[in-house]
Amino acid sequence: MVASKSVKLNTGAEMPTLGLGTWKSKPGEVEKAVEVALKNGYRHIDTATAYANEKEVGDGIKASGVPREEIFLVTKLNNTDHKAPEEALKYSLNALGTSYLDLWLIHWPAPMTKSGEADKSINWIDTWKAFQKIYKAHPEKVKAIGVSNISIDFFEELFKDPEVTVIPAVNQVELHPSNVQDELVDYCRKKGIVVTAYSPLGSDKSPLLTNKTVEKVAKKYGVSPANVLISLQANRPGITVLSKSVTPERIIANAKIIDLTDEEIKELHEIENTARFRACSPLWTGWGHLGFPDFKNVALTFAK
Ligand SMILES: NC(=O)C1=CN([C@@H]2O[C@H](COP(=O)(O)OP(=O)(O)OC[C@H]3O[C@@H](n4cnc5c(N)ncnc54)[C@H](OP(=O)(O)O)[C@@H]3O)[C@@H](O)[C@H]2O)C=CC1
Repeated sequence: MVASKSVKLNTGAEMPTLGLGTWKSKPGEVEKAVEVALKNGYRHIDTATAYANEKEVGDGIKASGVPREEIFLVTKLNNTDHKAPEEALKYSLNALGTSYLDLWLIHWPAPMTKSGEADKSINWIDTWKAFQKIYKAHPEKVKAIGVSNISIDFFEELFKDPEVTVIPAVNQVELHPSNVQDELVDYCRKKGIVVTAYSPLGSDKSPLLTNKTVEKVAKKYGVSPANVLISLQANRPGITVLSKSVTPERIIANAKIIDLTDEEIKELHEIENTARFRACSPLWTGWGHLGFPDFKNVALTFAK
């Protein structure tokens, strides 16, 4: 059963530590995944308009019979919706079949045109200001607002703006042994921003699942490598973690969080970089092919 742990947001709300991720969970499979998760103790579900499954996530929530108010529901603004966040919110609420979100995130600080090119006519910081406005005007629709894929440089830009009055409740970023990001995690902690770890297993076909160190720790506790990798994030103070699966047995098994020793955490964090792209880390080269010449400095590039 899922550890009943939670983390307090800067809004005062409690965010359950473990959430079910739904990226690449397709309509036709995601309904069951959400239903199984909720029936087996998960109380935190993560989706995004970009995942094209908000309606089916909503169907899974209904099928579970778990009351809406017991669930922490997160969705994200699509890159192509930076100029029209109000309409995007309306779309997400309608698709999910809910009157409110527990957390609404800016998915990437990367506004795009409908044809998928970088949209240099808008800065994501303006989008954040629009988020603040909606949040203040409609607390009954949006309980908390946050960001995703935001590096320290980007936060520094954000906080320089005198019109920024709401500190993001959450920063959802990629965290796993090949992308530890201690500096970013410490920065967020100091600012009172909860970090949510995405891709804790290293995402699809991850070499981390067959890594010798991970397997050794899994054997010691009699759990799977996935349990070790999810627990690694859940063991970091103040962090929440999303793990994705559409396989019922994995969804249930992944919820077992184990307590790792400091030594094991250190050893797991020293695994060499084998996993995928490491978004938002210094190694991330960005979406240059889409017209973001230097993703790390995109906020500066877009400044008027
Ligand atoms: N804000 C952002 O930009 C991003 C957010 N996210 C969020 O974070 C969530 C988690 O990240 P994600 O990238 O999906 O990757 P994960 O690290 O959660 O890995 C998911 C993959 O691992 C497989 N898997 C799950 N459990 C096990 C297990 N016990 N043993 C072996 N394989 C397993 C899944 O397969 P199967 O489903 O077939 O069981 C799937 O292929 C996303 O779903 C999404 O909600 C992710 C990326 C970017």
